[in-house]
Amino acid sequence: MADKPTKGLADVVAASTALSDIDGQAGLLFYRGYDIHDLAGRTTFEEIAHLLQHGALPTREQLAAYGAELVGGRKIGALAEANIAEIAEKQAPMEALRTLVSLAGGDDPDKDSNTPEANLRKAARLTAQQPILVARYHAARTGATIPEPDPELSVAANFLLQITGRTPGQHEVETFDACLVLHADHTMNASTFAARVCAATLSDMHSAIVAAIGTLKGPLHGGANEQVMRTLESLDPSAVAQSVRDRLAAGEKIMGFGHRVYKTEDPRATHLRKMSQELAEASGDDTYYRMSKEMEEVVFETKGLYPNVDFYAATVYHYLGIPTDLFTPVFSVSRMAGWTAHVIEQHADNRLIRPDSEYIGERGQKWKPLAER
Ligand SMILES: CC(=O)SCCNC(=O)CCNC(=O)[C@H](O)C(C)(C)COP(=O)(O)OP(=O)(O)OC[C@H]1O[C@@H](n2cnc3c(N)ncnc32)[C@H](O)[C@@H]1OP(=O)(O)O
Ligand SMILES: O=C([O-])CC(=O)C(=O)O
Repeated sequence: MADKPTKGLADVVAASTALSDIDGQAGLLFYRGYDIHDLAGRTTFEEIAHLLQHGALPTREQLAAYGAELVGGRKIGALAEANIAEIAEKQAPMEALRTLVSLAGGDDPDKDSNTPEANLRKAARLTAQQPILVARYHAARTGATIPEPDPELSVAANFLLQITGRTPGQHEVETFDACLVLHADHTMNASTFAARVCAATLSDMHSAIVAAIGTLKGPLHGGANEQVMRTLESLDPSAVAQSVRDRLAAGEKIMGFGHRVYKTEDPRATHLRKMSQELAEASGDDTYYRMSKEMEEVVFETKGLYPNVDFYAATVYHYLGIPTDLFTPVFSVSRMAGWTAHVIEQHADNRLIRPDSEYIGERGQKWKPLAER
């Protein structure tokens, strides 16, 4: 008979990875051995995607080559192109992204190959295409004409330009780039696990990424950043503390708080809080930042819970002019770097992921013909 399952697989080690590491007690996060505090604000998203997918921070030459590969990979394939307008009409952003990435798989020249070389090329194309797909989806649903991707611009700058329709300031680009760096990988989170389970059947990278996007969408995972903003919008700024206390007393979860692994402050939240404060002050209206601080105090005082990555990311994206329902797609734009690297890692040393289950149903049932049931 099987052992009792650990609910939610808490503390179960499900894979070996050289990509990222967390110290949940100390509140530390490392990408391939580099402390996130050393990377955030100092390295670009492109450098981090290279670090995760290729195994090392790039040299100047490697970065130029990888950057050119990303720019070349931005072109949307015919299948996605032909369907984007109808998808934008009928599907919410994360559903649309799931569908569009699936269609991009059909367009990918390496779709029938899982070799390490093909996987690296697909990883770069997925990393390059996803932000364009989000921007094109947003343009299609709003009827806006968006600027063509600018080959001179980074992933962060080009995304802000295409989403907001205006040239972003230097500080905005640096802030958003740091957000992408902070979200790029996070050990065996639910969406990465989903990607690895799929990849471990020797399925292809696009299929694994579609599984990951569907998993990131849920409000207990990446979908929480959108819900944080919805909560802020629903609160009376003069009654934040009482409303949060009431919600907690009623047994509600406050989105953006708590974490399976961190038992102290999520190191990413430390950076995002500061970014939120800076952008709030620059915007001339810091209401949502002040409300967030008040929520943070009340949730800690009442439940002892810390904000996770999604909490201050919400106001950062808001102040950057990103529509609320695109917050989770933005998470996906960044996490693509990690997911693709995990698929590469899984394929490099693969074994089918197939855990056991504990049977809790009936036994000894006697079959009866339909007429007698
Ligand atoms: C990128 C990311 O995915 S970060 C996480 C994003 N998700 C959220 O912000 C959603 C809100 N948070 C949560 O639901 C949880 O904290 C999770 C999903 C992140 C972690 O879940 P778990 O490790 O399974 O913890 P679990 O949900 O069992 O919570 C443990 C206890 O803390 C409480 N708790 C946890 N998070 C919260 C919260 N945000 N608000 C209120 N109470 C909470 C639970 O109700 C539970 O209380 P109980 O023991 O009295 O029943
Ligand atoms: O690790 C987790 O469970 C969730 C998380 O913070 C992430 O995916 O960034």
